Amino acid sequence: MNGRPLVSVRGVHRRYGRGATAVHALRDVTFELAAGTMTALVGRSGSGKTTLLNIIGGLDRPDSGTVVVDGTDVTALDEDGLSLLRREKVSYVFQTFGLIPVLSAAENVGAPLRLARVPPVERERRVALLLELVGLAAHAEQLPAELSGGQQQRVAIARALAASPRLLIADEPTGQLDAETGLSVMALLRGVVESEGVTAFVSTHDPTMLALADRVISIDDGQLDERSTSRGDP
Ligand SMILES: Nc1ncnc2c1ncn2[C@@H]1O[C@H](COP(=O)(O)OP(=O)(O)OP(=O)(O)O)[C@@H](O)[C@H]1O
Repeated sequence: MNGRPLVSVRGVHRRYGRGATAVHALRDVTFELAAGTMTALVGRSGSGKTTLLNIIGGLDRPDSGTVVVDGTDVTALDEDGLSLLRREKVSYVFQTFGLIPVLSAAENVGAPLRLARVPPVERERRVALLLELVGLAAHAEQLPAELSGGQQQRVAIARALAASPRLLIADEPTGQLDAETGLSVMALLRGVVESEGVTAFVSTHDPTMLALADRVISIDDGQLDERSTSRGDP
């Protein structure tokens, strides 16, 4: 792998429950993500994708192992540290978009900047740029309910990029979209990885999405699959 890894996951284990009924959602998971790349995470339902994404993004904690994101040991952070991580370094895109229904597209995109107390003029400039980037400049004033699913996901991507995160985590971002719209959303993600220099880790069920990723990691029953490959591999 070329370049410094942005994400380093070492020996991560996550168990739900105890004793005979315990589910080992992640078993000794170790890998790195190179900065500025887009990696797809594939695996059947229940294989551990969401658990892994949540642990990397600081939404959940492992039982053992470490996760370092951009030099920060996520597993050593307290709640305040995790909040700061989510505000400054890591952002999320969810399958269900997660937009605030009473806010316009522009207000949704600007929400993280408002939280970060970015002055209004600078905020408006960044929001306009991001809406342009995701092809929604003409829809800035519309509410989420007035947008198609694909457009809503584009707004969610713009919002995720607003505070210039180092890592963008997307959990099944195309899961609610038809094949064609899903592919265009994935292509957009691919584009922003390049234009914004962000690192993206994206789970998907859809094999047609994989061609857009620099690298594909498969997970099966909580373990990374031996067939994990990189575009650069022979
Ligand atoms: N809060 C929880 N309590 C108990 N078991 C859980 C919990 N969350 C997840 N699991 C179990 O952990 C395993 C991994 O779940 P996870 O949601 O990470 O899989 P996934 O690959 O994201 O699945 P999907 O593609 O269906 O979203 C599954 O067996 C699941 O049932």
